[in-house]
Amino acid sequence: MALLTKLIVAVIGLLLAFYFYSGNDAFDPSTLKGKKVIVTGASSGIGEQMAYHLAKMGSHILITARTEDRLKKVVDKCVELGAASAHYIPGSMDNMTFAKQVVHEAEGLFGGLDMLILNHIGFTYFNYFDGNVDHVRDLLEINVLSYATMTVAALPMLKKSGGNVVVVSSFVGKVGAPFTVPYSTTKFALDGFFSSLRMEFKQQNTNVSITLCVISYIDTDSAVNTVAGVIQQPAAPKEECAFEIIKGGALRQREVYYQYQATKIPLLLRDWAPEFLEYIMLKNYDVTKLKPQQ
Ligand SMILES: NC(=O)C1=CN([C@@H]2O[C@H](COP(=O)(O)OP(=O)(O)OC[C@H]3O[C@@H](n4cnc5c(N)ncnc54)[C@H](OP(=O)(O)O)[C@@H]3O)[C@@H](O)[C@H]2O)C=CC1
Ligand SMILES: CC(C)CCC[C@@H](C)[C@H]1CC[C@H]2[C@@H]3C(=O)C=C4C[C@@H](O)CC[C@]4(C)[C@H]3CC[C@]12C
Repeated sequence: MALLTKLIVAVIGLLLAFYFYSGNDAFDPSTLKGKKVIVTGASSGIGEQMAYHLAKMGSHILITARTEDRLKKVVDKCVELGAASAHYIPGSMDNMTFAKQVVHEAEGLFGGLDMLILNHIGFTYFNYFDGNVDHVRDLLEINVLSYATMTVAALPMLKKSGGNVVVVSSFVGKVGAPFTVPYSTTKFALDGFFSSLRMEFKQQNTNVSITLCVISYIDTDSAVNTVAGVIQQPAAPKEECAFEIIKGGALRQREVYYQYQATKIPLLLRDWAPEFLEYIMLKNYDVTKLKPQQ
């Protein structure tokens, strides 16, 4: 009996070790050398940091966002850092014609595509839901439909290269949270679209990986300015976050959790102790610090 207990403990230990550590150290950044990559929302924040990492790894990069002068600065820095080539195309992702155009631009510039990193988000407020459903619809266009549009347009190239789609989502794309009603709606929608598509790819032996990134609070200017004071949890570094997203995509992981302890661990409670998770999350909010809606 004692032997059986020891055996069970050993097997559980091995399973846990495999679960937590498998694939973690297998990432070789040089595998990104010469790869053709699109990064959306790369004029600032996590997207900008992803462009710099890819540049250091020697990739061909096409970045996009609305603000041309910022994109130009990011491209210049990418060239300095060692990108195989770096280009930008300015435009807004509320326009699906533009979303397709970005993919066609990559085809023209690179003659193919290895990785599509979908990262941009439209502006939203951080406050009680104001009842404006039109804003939810507009945000769905930018945060979800443009992602779907770009994926569909890029699929022929990604099938050829056996490439990766990387979707930047959020902790609030897995669990609801106060002051994020329109935003959280769009991130949940990404999970439905891309997790279903991933399974269809498996059924059809389509060699394109889909990585959904579940991200906690990150120290980008826009996030810190928006939630400063209200969220008690410290913000994690955008540079490391950007690296972990690229790594997860390159390793063809189904999901990336960053920071692990602020996403995967609380998510263990989601289905089994949802009220306890809500209690922990609400404790993390200081509503007295809420800024008036902009
Ligand atoms: N920061 C955080 O705490 C967290 C962030 N995330 C996710 O990480 C990703 C990046 O976030 P973060 O770096 O903080 O965001 P930023 O606000 O720093 O960057 C957003 C990017 O999207 C671009 N953008 C905004 N509106 C549009 C538009 N209409 N069309 C095209 N591009 C647009 C912006 O450039 P421009 O204005 O020039 O168009 C910018 O390049 C997002 O998907 C976000 O949901 C997830 C969890 C937490
Ligand atoms: C276990 C819990 C304590 C975790 C709670 C974490 C919550 C509060 C964290 C996790 C993800 C975070 C949001 C996010 O994903 C992206 C954005 C967009 C940005 O432009 C403005 C800020 C915003 C809304 C973040 C706000 C704070 C959120 C909800």
